[in-house]
Amino acid sequence: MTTSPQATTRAAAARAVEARKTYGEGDAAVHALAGVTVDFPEHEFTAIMGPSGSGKSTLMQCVAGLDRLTAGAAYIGDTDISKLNKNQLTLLRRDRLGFIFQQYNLIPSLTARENILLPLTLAGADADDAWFDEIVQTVGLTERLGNLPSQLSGGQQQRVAVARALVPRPDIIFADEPTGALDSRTGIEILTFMRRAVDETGQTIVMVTHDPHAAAYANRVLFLADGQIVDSMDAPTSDRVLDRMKQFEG
Ligand SMILES: Nc1ncnc2c1ncn2[C@@H]1O[C@H](COP(=O)(O)OP(=O)(O)OP(=O)(O)O)[C@@H](O)[C@H]1O
Repeated sequence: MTTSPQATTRAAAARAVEARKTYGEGDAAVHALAGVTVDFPEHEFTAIMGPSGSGKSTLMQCVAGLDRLTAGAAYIGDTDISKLNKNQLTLLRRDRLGFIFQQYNLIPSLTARENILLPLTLAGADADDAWFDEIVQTVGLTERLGNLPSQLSGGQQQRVAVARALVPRPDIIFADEPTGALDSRTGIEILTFMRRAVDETGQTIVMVTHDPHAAAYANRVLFLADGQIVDSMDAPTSDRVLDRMKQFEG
């Protein structure tokens, strides 16, 4: 939670309650999530950090309905997604969630414009033209809308992926290492834009990252270790995050 008084009363856009995820059985069992209870407040940018193998991606995937918990519950708003069947989960992801991954996951045969509009096309929904134009302009893609992904740089492809996540105005965007494959300048542009989406349009973002500089764009950083949340930091700076991470290594 942030320390500002309004923030503490904010509803959760997503949350996990006693979330457990176990891979394998018996002696080979890996407890990727060992009882995680956490709120992701709406209109906030939350970063998830922790050592490799601490469960960051598993937590994100289970809260985003891309994977199932072994025990406990995960909610998007008031919807207990643990209780949804596969088809219902697919619809919930399509209609309410946005995703940004390290690999941009663009469709090679579609133009930038078509890729950005794909979630709406699949949902049979119309784009808000003014909103589409604003996002495309802000991420600097106006001149590139007719290009195929193969005709774009890595940074431009990630901008397409960010625009694709934002245009449908999802309840929450889940980002897994969104700047991991980008040079630092392009990464800063993408993170700045994600921050603006939170500040100016009230978007909710949850981001997994290894990078203290990326985490500093968040309102709050959660630290995972061995499948549990061991700490959180409000109003993070990259130096403070780096210091905290060093303690894991010590
Ligand atoms: N499909 C799977 N089958 C078996 N074990 C898995 C599977 N996916 C993840 N794990 C294990 O669960 C634990 C948590 O993995 P997870 O990918 O969530 O960690 P992470 O913090 O995101 O790691 P990284 O920073 O390296 O991406 C690890 O020990 C991992 O080996």
